[in-house]
Amino acid sequence: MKHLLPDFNDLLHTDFVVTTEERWHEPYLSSQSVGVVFVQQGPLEFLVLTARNYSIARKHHIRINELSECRADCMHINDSWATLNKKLQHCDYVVVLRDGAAIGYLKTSELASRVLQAYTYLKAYYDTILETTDDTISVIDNNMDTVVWTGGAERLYSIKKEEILGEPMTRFFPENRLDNLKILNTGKRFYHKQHQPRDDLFVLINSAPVKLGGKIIGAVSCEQDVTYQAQLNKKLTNAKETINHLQKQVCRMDRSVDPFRCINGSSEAIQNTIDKLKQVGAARAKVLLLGESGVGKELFANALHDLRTLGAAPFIPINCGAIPDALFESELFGYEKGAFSGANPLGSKGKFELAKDGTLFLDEIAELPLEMQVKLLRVLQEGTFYSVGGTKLKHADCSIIAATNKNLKELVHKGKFREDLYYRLNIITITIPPLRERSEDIIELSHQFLYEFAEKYGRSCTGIPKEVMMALIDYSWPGNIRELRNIIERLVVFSRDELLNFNDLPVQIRESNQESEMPESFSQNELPENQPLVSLNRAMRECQHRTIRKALEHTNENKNKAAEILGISRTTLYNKMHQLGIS
Ligand SMILES: Nc1ncnc2c1ncn2[C@@H]1O[C@H](COP(=O)(O)OP(=O)(O)OP(=O)(O)O)[C@@H](O)[C@H]1O
Repeated sequence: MKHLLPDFNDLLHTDFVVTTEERWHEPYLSSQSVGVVFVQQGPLEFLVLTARNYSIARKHHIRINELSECRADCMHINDSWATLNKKLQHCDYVVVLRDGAAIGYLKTSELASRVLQAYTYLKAYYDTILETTDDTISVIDNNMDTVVWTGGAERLYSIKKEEILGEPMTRFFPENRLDNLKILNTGKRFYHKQHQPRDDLFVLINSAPVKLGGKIIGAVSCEQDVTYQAQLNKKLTNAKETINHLQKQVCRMDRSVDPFRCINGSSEAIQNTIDKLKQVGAARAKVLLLGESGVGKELFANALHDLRTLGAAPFIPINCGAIPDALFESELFGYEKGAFSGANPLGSKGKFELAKDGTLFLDEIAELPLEMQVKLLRVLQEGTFYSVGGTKLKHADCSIIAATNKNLKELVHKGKFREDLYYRLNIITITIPPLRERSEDIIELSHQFLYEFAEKYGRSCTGIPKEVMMALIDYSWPGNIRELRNIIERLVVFSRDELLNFNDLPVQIRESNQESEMPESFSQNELPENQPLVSLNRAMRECQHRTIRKALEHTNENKNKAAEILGISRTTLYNKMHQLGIS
């Protein structure tokens, strides 16, 4: 191909003779086929005689040094163009050796014209490619000067070639937005990176360093304008947000919409819980929601509130475990102006007042300090309270829903929760079942969360691979639905090619799946007929859960004694408790 440098073999001349200084005048060079005589003076040293000079010298007995035209250098046939280039600097001929023997010679004059020809072809192709492409291509050299700027770049940035070529690119763009400059320093290439070279412009950029002899001599960028797509995407996201917002408002106004619609799960256990709450909905009695962490207590409380108030009154949650003791009273009952230093000088309403006609949701009620339990009890009994620093009696006109993941009865026994408050709250108690007791919901909830996060992160993952689903079903979910939700979010974020990957599951879930493939205490032959393996595992887990809980209750939560009764080490007991979600 004419634009490539020629092969040395193609340029090799073989009409030559190599002789020595003593024998140079011998008459064997009268032949027409010999063009050059190389007189060898050392192992790699040659004098050059053209055939014509040789004849003159012989005829007139001239000394060799007087008629020699020049010296020739030598190279090996496998040497590179870079080596040859160095030799050509100081001689007109290069003797080419193979295994120490001369096999031909190269002429500098001829090489130069062949290299120039290759360069001319290459340049013609290169210029035509750059003129023909619509793409935005730019190249800078290692001084940051612009050496290539295509028509696409002219159009995208409204900068003419005449203005920018030969000029530092930093004159036209802020340095921190020039990825080319970073490449000059780091040598790292990148592909399809989102980039914003100017406030109004979004591009996808491929960039690479230009290297020569191991050194970076420049950087190339090829950009694709995606501003239109980025703007469309933004509009789409805004539109989605607006639709979501409107949908929520429509739901609130539409009395026919089921307030329990956002509680997913069709297991018998969850449906029974929903039915019970619907029954108590009409009565404005206090409700105590029990259930492990992340099981959906607040979601249920919210749904019950919507059912009772049709969303027309406030739902005010307060986390009794997260407020410092000193602030609790003012948080619950509010304070008057000047009540204490550092407070809002105008005073502030407390949660009881904010929840007027609506619901006050007392989350983590078991964490309420004892002295606050007395004050809360008084409000629940009398229905009135004073704000901090206030003298005016106020009415507590709100429904109360309390929730906890602790065993309140046990705390009453231990003196950590007031018995009278317990009986005040424990009028209607509803326990929300943990996720491990309703594995059929895992499938529904996982898909629900998958669609939610796929939309949020703009991925089009549509399904959950079988091995991932099996691992999710077999895990014991100590963190319940919150944990499941977080894990699906993680899988969507790490998904590649729109697929969720088993290896992106947290290690404890992957391990629980491996464990379940062949439980230690059962062999295949012992499996009950028609009983699927997953149910058997679940049965095993539930049995373990019950047994460990019983042992702990029996030993008054003493783990050493419980481990002894169960015949396992304390560490194994801790591990099992963690796996089974026993707090
Ligand atoms: N049945 C369900 N359907 C859909 N999402 C649910 C369901 N139950 C819980 N969630 C989601 O799980 C997360 C935890 O729920 P929530 O905060 O109501 O649990 P909780 O029991 O109050 O937790 P904690 O004990 O930590 O206060 C929330 O993101 C909630 O939306």
